[in-house]
Formats: sequence, structure tokens, C-alpha cells
Amino acid sequence: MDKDQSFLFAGIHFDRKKFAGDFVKFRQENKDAVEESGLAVVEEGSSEASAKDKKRGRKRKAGSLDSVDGFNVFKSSKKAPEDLDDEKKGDESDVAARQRKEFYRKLERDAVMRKKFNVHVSGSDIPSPLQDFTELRTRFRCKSYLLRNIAELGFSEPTPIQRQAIPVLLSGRECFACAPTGSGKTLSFVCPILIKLKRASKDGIRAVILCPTKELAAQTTRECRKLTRGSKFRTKLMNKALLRNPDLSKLHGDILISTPLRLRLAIKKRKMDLSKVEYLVLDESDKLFELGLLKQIDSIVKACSNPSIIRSLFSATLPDFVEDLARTIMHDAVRVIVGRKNTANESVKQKLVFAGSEEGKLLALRQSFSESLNPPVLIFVQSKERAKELYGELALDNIRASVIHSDLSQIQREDAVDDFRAGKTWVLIATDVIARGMDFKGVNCVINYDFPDSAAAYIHRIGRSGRAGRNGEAITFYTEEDIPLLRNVANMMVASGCEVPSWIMTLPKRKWRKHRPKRESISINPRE
Ligand SMILES: Nc1ncnc2c1ncn2[C@@H]1O[C@H](COP(=O)(O)OP(=O)(O)OP(=O)(O)O)[C@@H](O)[C@H]1O
Repeated sequence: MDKDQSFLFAGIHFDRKKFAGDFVKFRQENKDAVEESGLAVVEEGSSEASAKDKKRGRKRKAGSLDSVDGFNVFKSSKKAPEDLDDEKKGDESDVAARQRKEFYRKLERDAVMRKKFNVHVSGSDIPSPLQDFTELRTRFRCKSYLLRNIAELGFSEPTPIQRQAIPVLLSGRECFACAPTGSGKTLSFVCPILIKLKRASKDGIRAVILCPTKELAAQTTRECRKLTRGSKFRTKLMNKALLRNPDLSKLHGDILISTPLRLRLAIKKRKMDLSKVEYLVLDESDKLFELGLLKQIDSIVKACSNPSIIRSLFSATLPDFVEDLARTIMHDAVRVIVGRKNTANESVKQKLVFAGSEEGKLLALRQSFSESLNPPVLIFVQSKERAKELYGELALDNIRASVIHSDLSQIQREDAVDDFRAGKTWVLIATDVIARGMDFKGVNCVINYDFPDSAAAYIHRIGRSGRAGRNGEAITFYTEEDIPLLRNVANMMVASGCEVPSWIMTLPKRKWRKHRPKRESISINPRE
């Protein structure tokens, strides 16, 4: 068949320009045929494959030049030139058939692997997922220091998001990634940066990672530094001290991690130059795209003016409006979703507890602590005033608790986090300021003392537990005021495999709106 085709078309020069419309149609038909065959995403060949194809193309060209040499070599041969031509065509079509077969096999292997790890992709020409970390060396020439650091961190195999997002970014593609809380998204964006930047340079900042809070920026900086041990890469955190520097135009460093507000200040007031930035990561991207931060993000995106910049968005929640907004600035981005978009982590056992009133909540908390306090426990409340009140109450019970909210100084906030991490405090009372991204090892239980104000807040809060494959628990207190939105949380619980009393599922479905009802004071006993 192939032979016939090549015979039929031999000598025909197809004018692609003249018949551009037909050519596109023809390509589309071919695409449809592949799609019907059920093989993963239509153009889901790896970019390495396409790179190989390009090389093959080059080789083919080179081959036609080689054939001149070849002709010379066989000049003395007894065979007639026509026979040689036929033989060569036969060989070429065999090679093409073999290559095609191998290509489809690869697509099938990729599809099987994605299915196994619950990875869903869309976009064109998507690279194969990683089988293991050693592929970072064989496929992407990762340096040994990075593999050593990954091993020292105890990561024996890549998590599903790492399997797919790392090769996507390493093949120079922009990317939206949505994967459950605690599933290793940080390594998914730091690792490609380190491999792609190759070596440290004095040319200024080449990668920027934006995080919505100072705490998360500090944590990501720490993680980055663990991964760059043994290399010359320098990771800079945009903190108060750095921001005092009147001229940041010559800042020495490779990777800069910042909150949007601080980076915008650095650009506007401290001559920060981001024109050489090759990688821009928006971590917790949906938070960064909220109204309050959008202006800052916009000016940072503009300041990163390198035309070949690679931008990526990561979060455990990726609403459609964020994707739509991001698509306006991204080129040919690949979308990687692990599991189902916007769902709670399945390793967290979730429970709803009716507490009746504010007083009932405090009683329920005290009772559960007196029966079994299984630290570390993280408690979320809806405002800093309530955080202070609850802290005061727990102090009366001699529970080793600390509190974190936006009224505290940066040092106090850092101390609260560090003490909780080090096990000096058993309970951390917090507002949503630390609901996103914070990686506290082994939080046994998250208590939503106050009902969350959005689906994303629920997913991120409870995602502080059940991280890196561990199990966790989440308890959500509710009172009469929260019942209108109870079904929303119940739906998320059901979607992640938890049981919910059947009456809750019969409640009317409501659209989430900012839910911060005015609640009675937490303190029952007036104190001095
Ligand atoms: N391949 C791996 N194997 C085992 N543990 C890993 C691996 N990659 C990352 N981790 C660990 O998993 C934990 C969660 O990682 P990370 O903080 O990157 O999650 P995340 O997906 O960004 O979560 P969130 O959505 O809450 O920000 C960390 O403690 C990290 O050290």
C-alpha cells in the first residue's frame, strides 16, 4: 500500500501554498482518524518525538544528499539505477512503517500510564510522562546534584503531577496544572527550572516563583534551597531586608521567590529588572488571580518581558475563569489535571459536626480534646479577632497552642509556624492566611471551627492534612447559619469518597458566595 502510494505520488510536487485550504483539511482528516482509534490525545506525540521527527526530516534531507555519495559508492555495482531506486523506496517505506508503529505504541504506553496515575492532559504534542526519576538524566540530562538531592529528600518515585508536569515544562511548553493538595506540585515546577537553567549565572534573575503569602514564599525558598544543594544556583527570597536595597537592578541570584506585592514594589521602587526571566511560576494561581492581586500580577507579567519566557500555573483548585484569563497570555499551553479538578484530597477523612451554637462549638472542641488530642492539630477560624479569642480560651485549658493571623509581626508569624513545625505547640489556630500551600508534616487533624467561605477555602484548609500520601482527618463544625451552604461541602465530601448523612444531600443546592456570617463571640466567660 505504502509502496503504491509512494509510486502514485512519485514526482508530484504538492504546492502547499496554493492548496493550503485542502492541505489543512487533509491534516484534519488524518487527525480525526487517529482520534477515532482511541489513542489518547490526538496529537499526543511527545515533543521529543516531534523533535526526533524534525531530526528525521533533517536526516531525510541529509539522506538525499547522502544518496549522491551512495550513488558514487555503488557506481561500480552491476545493478541498474532503477532497481536501486525501487529497493531504496522499499527500505524507506519499511522504515516509515516501523517508525509509525513505534509512534502509536508510544502513544498507547503514555495513555496507559496516564490512566494508571489518573492524569488527564489536553493540548497538542504532549510529552510522555516520566516512568521514574532516573529518566530526568536519560531524557533530560539532569545533573547528578539534583538527582542526589531528590533522593536525599526521600522521594523514591515521582508523584502523578511530577510525572507529567515536569516533562511538559522541560520540553519548553507553558502549562496549567491542577493536582490535589500535598501532591508535590512544588518539585513539579522547581525541578524543570533547575534543569533548564543548566548553570548559575551572573546575568540576574532568570526564574521567578510567585506565592500568595509570605509564609508560602519562605517555605518554597527553603524547598528550593534543599534542591539546589551542591550546585551554584542561588535562590533569593524577596523579604523586607532585600526590599530595603535601593537598587535591585544588579541583584545576584538565579531564582527569585516573592509575593506579588513585594515584587511589584521592587519593580516600581527598586529598579528590579525582570527582562531576563525565562521561567515564571504562579503558584496557587487562582489565589493570585483574585481581584485584589490581579493588578500586581499584571505588572509583574509585563515586567517579565523576555519573549521566550515559559509561564506556568499551579494549584489544587483551578476555576474556569483563571484558565480563561491565563489563556489570554499563554501560548499553546498544556493542561495537566490529576484526578478531578477542584476536589478535596481523598486521603483526608472528612466529617461534619453540628455544634448548634458558638458555645456548642467550644464545648465540642474541649470535649474532643479531653477525649483524645492527637497533635498536631490545625484549627481554622474566619477572622483574626476570632483567632485571638479562641487562642485565649485554649490557653485557659493549658493546651499548648499558638496562633497566626495578619495582626502579628512577621517574626511572630514565623515563630508560630516554626513552633508548630517543631512540635513545640500542639495546636495552631489560624485564619485562611496559612490555608494555602503550607506543608506541615503529619498534621493529624484539621478543624474548621468556622465554616469555610468558599469551596476553594475548604479544599485548601483540609489539604493541610493528608499530605504526601499520608492519611488525615478533617472536621467541619456547623451551626444554623451555615446550613444553607452545608450541601456544598457535603458534595465535595461525597466526591472524595466520604460519607454524608442522607438528609444533607436533600438540601437545596446553593451557589457559593462569600460566607462570613457575623458570629457571636467565642469567649463564653468574660475575662480580665
Ligand atoms: N516524589 C515525592 N515523593 C514523596 N514525597 C514527596 C514527593 N514530592 C514531594 N513530596 C513531599 O510531599 C509534600 C507535599 O508537597 P508540596 O508542598 O509540593 O505539595 P503541593 O501539591 O504543592 O500542595 P499544596 O496544594 O497544598 O500547595 C512535601 O512534604 C514534599 O516534601
